[in-house]
Parts: sequence; C-alpha cells; structure tokens
Amino acid sequence: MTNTTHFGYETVKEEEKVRKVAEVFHSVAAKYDVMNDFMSAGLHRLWKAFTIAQAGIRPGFKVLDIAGGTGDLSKAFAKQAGPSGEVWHTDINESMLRVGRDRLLNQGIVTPTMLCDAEKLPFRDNYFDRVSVAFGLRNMTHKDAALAEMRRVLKPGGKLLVLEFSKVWEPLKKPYDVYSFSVLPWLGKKVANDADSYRYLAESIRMHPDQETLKQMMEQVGLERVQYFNLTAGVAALHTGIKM
Ligand SMILES: C[S@@+](CC[C@H](N)C(=O)[O-])C[C@H]1O[C@@H](n2cnc3c(N)ncnc32)[C@H](O)[C@@H]1O
Repeated sequence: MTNTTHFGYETVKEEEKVRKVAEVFHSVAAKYDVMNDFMSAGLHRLWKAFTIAQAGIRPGFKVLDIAGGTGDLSKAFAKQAGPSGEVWHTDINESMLRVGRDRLLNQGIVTPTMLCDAEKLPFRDNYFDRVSVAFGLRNMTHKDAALAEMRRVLKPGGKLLVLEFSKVWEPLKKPYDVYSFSVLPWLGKKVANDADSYRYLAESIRMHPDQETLKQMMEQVGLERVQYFNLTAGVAALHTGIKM
C-alpha cells in the first residue's frame, strides 16, 4: 500500500511530496534570499543570529548544516569553527545548494558542500559536535526518521538545533493568517513570479508540529534536555536537544 502524507493542505503520496517539495525549491532558489528578506522584513536574520549564538561553535568543531540552502548558517559556522574545524553545507536540492555554494565561495568561504537527504545521512555515527536544520524539517516527509538520523551522527554531548516556523501566539493568529494567505502569495507573485510556492509555505507552516509536539518528537528519538525558544511570538521557534 502506498503511504500518503501532506504537501501543504493537500494529501499526496509520499513520493509525490518529495517531487513537489523539490519543484518548490528549484523554483524559488534564484530569488530565495531576496524573498526571505521581503517576507520576514529581515526577521529571519535575527532568528538565525539567535540560533548561531545558541550553537556555541568553537574552533575545531565539526558541524553539519542540514537543508543548508543558500548557506546563511554554514557561513557563520565556518567562520567560527575556523580552519581546524569542518562545516558541511548540505541540502537535498541541487538548485538551492548551487546558489549557496556560489554565495559561500564568493564570500571567501571554502567548505564542503554536499547533496544529501536528511532522512539518510551519509555520515558515520557520533561524528559531529553540532547539527543544525533551519526551516528545513517542515519540508521533510519522515520527520521522525530525519531527527533520528540527526541524533545518530551527533557525538555524545553534541547538540541539535532545529529552527523552524511554529505556532504563533493566539491573539496574533488572525492578522498572521491574513498576512500568510493574502500578502505572502501576492509578494511571491510580484517578486518571484511564483505565488504557488509561497502558498505552499503558508500551508506547510500550519501543518507543521507545534512547539510542544516537536519537543516530544525530539525526545522520542532519544535527544535529552530538549528545550525551545519562541521567536517573535512563536512565528518561529528554536528547539535544541543534546545527545547524551
Ligand atoms: C526554506 S529552505 C531553508 C534554507 C536555509 N536553511 C535557510 O534557513 O535559509 C528549506 C530547505 O530544505 C531543503 N530540504 C527539503 N527536504 C529536505 C531533505 N529531506 N533533506 C535535506 N534538505 C531538505 C530544501 O531543499 C530547501 O533548501
């Protein structure tokens, strides 16, 4: 029997979700950074800065940036880990990865870039000091499998950081819905000539587990000391967990 899952509000076969997510990111890659700034009024930079601070990267650290896309986290991590460190910029989508790799190289950052699926990480057990995934988990078909893989490749004592859109504070829900379902697709059409991808963004955020559910999912794969920080009233949240 074929398993089904969600692609935004649609119920689709699992393999169809993978294809449709790939289409979204092939389509948005070239305009991804400019759209991020427009859509979030620059807030994504603050959320990422907070994530980078919580990561506490030290020189020599081995770091895996999953769903690294255009490379914002990889760039900061590579600077902090320094020449003795190892920062892997990875993503399942070639278009996103290419934009990210070119951007990193243009900024003088030479770090390995690799195409890989978070659900089947090609790294050995207990290898990384830190693993991050920013705005990527929402798009994955088997989130529990991906989280288990992230834990597997962490060293004991290593930390996972999951930055993702989350459940917004109830009083802000109405205006946030108006923004998400009217303004966002309109902006997507105007700036990137692609309203559908930004409609998917709004729907996929609504379908993503809320703060407490994601915390439980991280605990279920064996991460410990799991906690989360609401960012901008829960528009986004950073979850962290430690592998003991
Ligand atoms: C919204 S972008 C985030 C990019 C970057 N981390 C950032 O915060 O700007 C989401 C990324 O998740 C990637 N992605 C989706 N499913 C994935 C999977 N199974 N494994 C790895 N990356 C995946 C997409 O290709 C896309 O580049």
